[in-house]
Amino acid sequence: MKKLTIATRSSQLAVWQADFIKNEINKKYPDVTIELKKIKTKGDKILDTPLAKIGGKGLFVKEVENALYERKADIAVHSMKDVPSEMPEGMELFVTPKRETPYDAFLSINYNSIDELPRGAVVGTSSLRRMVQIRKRRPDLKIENLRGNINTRIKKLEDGMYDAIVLAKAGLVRVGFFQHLKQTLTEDIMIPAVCQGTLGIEVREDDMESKELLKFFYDEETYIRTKAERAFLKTLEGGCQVPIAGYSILNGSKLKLMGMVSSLDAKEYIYREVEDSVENAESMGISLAKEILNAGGREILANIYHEE
Ligand SMILES: NCc1[nH]cc(CCC(=O)O)c1CC(=O)O
Repeated sequence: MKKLTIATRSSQLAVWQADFIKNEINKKYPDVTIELKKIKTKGDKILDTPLAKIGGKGLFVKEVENALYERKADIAVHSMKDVPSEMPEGMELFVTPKRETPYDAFLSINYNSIDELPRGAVVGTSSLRRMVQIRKRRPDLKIENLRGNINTRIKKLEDGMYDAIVLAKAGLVRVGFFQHLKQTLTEDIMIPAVCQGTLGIEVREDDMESKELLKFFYDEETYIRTKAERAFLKTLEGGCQVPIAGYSILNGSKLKLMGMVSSLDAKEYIYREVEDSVENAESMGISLAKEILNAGGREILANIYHEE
């Protein structure tokens, strides 16, 4: 293969991610000429509306994927967190490179941790999953919507619009921005989103040449965790626009999978976990989701979809 075009969203983080994949490929195959095709998606253009309201699964993904359909690009690099659990006809999520940190990050100018925030402090976040987990831990805090790329979000913190903001740590690590980072929210404080920190490379199913080129990205641990977490999400039929968390830890041949579904006010909050052999990664995801649905998750999710 001589030339490869990578489709990506046009946000700073997405371009960083596509560049990263480009450079990794070139380290291994210096002769391949790689170009980026940057696509400004609806999710990137509408910045004043909460993500949950712009709606639709695959908000950040579909328009990038179209470039593959139209053969304007060979592969697409996505944040797995944004990729719907059902892939469209003819497309394949071929490989998930080694996962970056899955956790959320707490950024503040004056406070060192979420527990240190004074009563009634204002916290900015763009995700319902983060909102409900903050609410559950600190019902006194005021949670406000925060959108925009990393720079914009941090600027809003610096401008004093929020006492703290919470966003994906992987994004900060990738662009090398650690200012105001005060606390990493591990899963005992905030359960990450399904596949947060994981990239997914999508190809046309019949594109054997690209697949051959991408094979070396395979990382077994990321593969297993992706499988378990995505099976969980798929069974819940949730996108990233609902208060769902799912996170797995691999320990030798054992996989632990944690799941959470909550009402928006965090008054109904269901958490369950399972542990089993890695061979059962996918079935664990399915059974954990069913357990949560049957414990009241079904009604919680139905209510949230109804309110939209
Ligand atoms: N929903 C947007 C989005 N999709 C992926 C990331 C972060 C990087 C990752 O999870 O790999 C972000 C930003 C954020 O949630 O703060």
